[in-house]
Amino acid sequence: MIELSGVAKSFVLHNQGGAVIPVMAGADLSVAPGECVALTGASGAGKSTLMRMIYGNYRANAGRIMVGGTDVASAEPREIIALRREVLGYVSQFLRVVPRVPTLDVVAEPLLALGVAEESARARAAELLARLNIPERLWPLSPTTFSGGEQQRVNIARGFAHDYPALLLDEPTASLDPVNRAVVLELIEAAKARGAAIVGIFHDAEARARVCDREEDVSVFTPQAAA
Ligand SMILES: Nc1ncnc2c1ncn2[C@@H]1O[C@H](COP(=O)(O)OP(=O)(O)OP(=O)(O)O)[C@@H](O)[C@H]1O
Repeated sequence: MIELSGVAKSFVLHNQGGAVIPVMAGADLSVAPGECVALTGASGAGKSTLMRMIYGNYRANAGRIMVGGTDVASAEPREIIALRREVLGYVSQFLRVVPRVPTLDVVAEPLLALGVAEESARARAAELLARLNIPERLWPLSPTTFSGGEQQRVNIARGFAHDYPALLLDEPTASLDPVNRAVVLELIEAAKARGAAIVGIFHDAEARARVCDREEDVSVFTPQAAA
């Protein structure tokens, strides 16, 4: 479902004399439906960079990044937008939303974008918010003023609203209490059981061991290691 081959990335620092920072070379990764792979490696090894390349936020300098039938490395922006709507979900660490949009709508929005009827989209959003213990009195409010943990749970509810065939998870349990952490682990397990291919960064070693089938150490893809 997610297949990377020969992926390379360098950053060019235009505001610092055009310095070139090679971060990754020859990165290969294969994630099958129903599989969860954890990206590991020391801080700065390139875990986030690899996730952002899979999502199409950073453009790879070389290689192929196949997600479903789309090569993200060479896709047009409109193809990436369609891929993100239908195939590839992303739970980032921080919630970024348009101010003043109620929480319920923030969570229902990915389903509405797919043409799901408003009533069922809102029902699914309500189910996820309840499961993630966001009090119902908060649902009509914008999540911009919510606590860090509340915002993360809204973000997770939004990321799991649609049954994406592929999912990227950036520290999904980072600022959660044990009860909500357990809910998130169950959501991940359910996504795997329905066949989602998942790539994640989990600093929570216990969570990683529970939901991930294997680990991929991205340090082996540093340009020095690949040379
Ligand atoms: N936008 C950017 N511009 C320039 N350099 C960048 C950019 N993003 C990442 N880098 C560099 O790429 C390298 C890898 O960073 P990345 O954030 O992917 O590491 P990481 O493994 O996710 O680290 P951490 O565990 O600390 O989050 C770092 O040296 C970083 O400075």
